[in-house]
Amino acid sequence: MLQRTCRDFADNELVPNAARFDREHLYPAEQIRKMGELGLMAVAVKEDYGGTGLDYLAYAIAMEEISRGCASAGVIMSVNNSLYLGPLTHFGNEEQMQKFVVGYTDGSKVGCFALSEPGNGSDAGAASTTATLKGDRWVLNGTKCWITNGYEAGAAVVFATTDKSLKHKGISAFIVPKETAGFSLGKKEDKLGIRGSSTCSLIFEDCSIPKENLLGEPGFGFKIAMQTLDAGRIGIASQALGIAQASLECAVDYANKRIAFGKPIAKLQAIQTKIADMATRVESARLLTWRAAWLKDNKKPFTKEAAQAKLAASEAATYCAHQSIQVLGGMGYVSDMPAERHYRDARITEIYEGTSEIQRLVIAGAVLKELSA
Ligand SMILES: Cc1cc2nc3c(=O)[nH]c(=O)nc-3n(C[C@H](O)[C@H](O)[C@H](O)COP(=O)(O)OP(=O)(O)OC[C@H]3O[C@@H](n4cnc5c(N)ncnc54)[C@H](O)[C@@H]3O)c2cc1C
Repeated sequence: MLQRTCRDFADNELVPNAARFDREHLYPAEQIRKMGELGLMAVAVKEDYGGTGLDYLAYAIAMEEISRGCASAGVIMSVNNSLYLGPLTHFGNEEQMQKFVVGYTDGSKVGCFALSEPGNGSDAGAASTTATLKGDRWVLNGTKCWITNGYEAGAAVVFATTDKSLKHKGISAFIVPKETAGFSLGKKEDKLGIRGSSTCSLIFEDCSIPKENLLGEPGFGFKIAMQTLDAGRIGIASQALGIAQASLECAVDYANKRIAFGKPIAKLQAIQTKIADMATRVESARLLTWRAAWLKDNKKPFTKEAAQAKLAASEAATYCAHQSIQVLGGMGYVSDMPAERHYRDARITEIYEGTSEIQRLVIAGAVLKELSA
């Protein structure tokens, strides 16, 4: 039922508008609000706090359907659900929940997650943004970059080092409301894809927040970030699945209609091979993604499985988007058809929330541990 609801919403509200959001770099505010009304902006948050109270498998299914319609709406939803509400609901206290979760569940407000910096992305433990305790306030200094939802966010989960000598164990997590003095935004990035979502730097210059805005214990920041990304990768895997599925559907639809040498190109075995390979990659990545979600829902370890899901699904998305353009020929290369947008949107899924190289490091680390014991 959830899948059907999300698919109908995507077909009616996202598919007809996605090209415009992309072309005009337009944040889909109205659609995000409607997604909030459908319960999609806080899928796994308890109902007591305004969430939908479902699980991660439901989240994965919903995320795929939304991203099939518009990958920008998908990433906005993913960041709010997994990267902002995720750490708050796992590590926040009651007061923080009331202040920063309630109100961020219905699509009227979104949050963001600020880990990356100009000097360190994959090497997240090398954060150079600092937080210093002065009396009863934390004072933040530094710049975070590449922050999705940065422009629209009402609050940010920000990682900063409270003790440089402890390296990654000296990183803590903080909640910083948008209106705080000393908190400003850099320019919006002009991106290859997911152009309906904003990406920008967050700049902290003597940005002072109350002591109570520390999330979790001091020095727990790296752990919070890594646990958040484990779950986030299920969301990005699902976003990638949506893009892959949309690419496959676009290819099949065109192949049935396009006549070459007297018959639809769908009758050609060379085209059928592409369709078969695309469908197989999408379906295997979907099973990996649903397995990772199921493991999380059943409170079993899922770090390796989430990395496998994200790796497989993001590579399936770039593969399917590439093949979809090939099936469409010249029509794949122009913006009259969605194939070229899927191709541009797919690419980011191999980069954010850990590049494919980092996913392989995570997977190999786990496999070597399992099999070398
Ligand atoms: C559109 C967009 C949205 C984003 N949204 C967010 C967000 O909301 N919040 C946030 O905090 N960040 C966000 N990011 C940042 C993103 O997570 C990083 O770009 C990503 O983690 C890679 O970091 P980097 O760009 O610094 O690349 P680098 O870490 O410099 O990597 C460069 C290359 O080296 C490879 N590499 C690095 N280390 C290793 C290694 N140990 N082994 C093998 N290869 C390695 C990488 O795989 C990559 O190919 C976003 C980025 C983009 C582009």
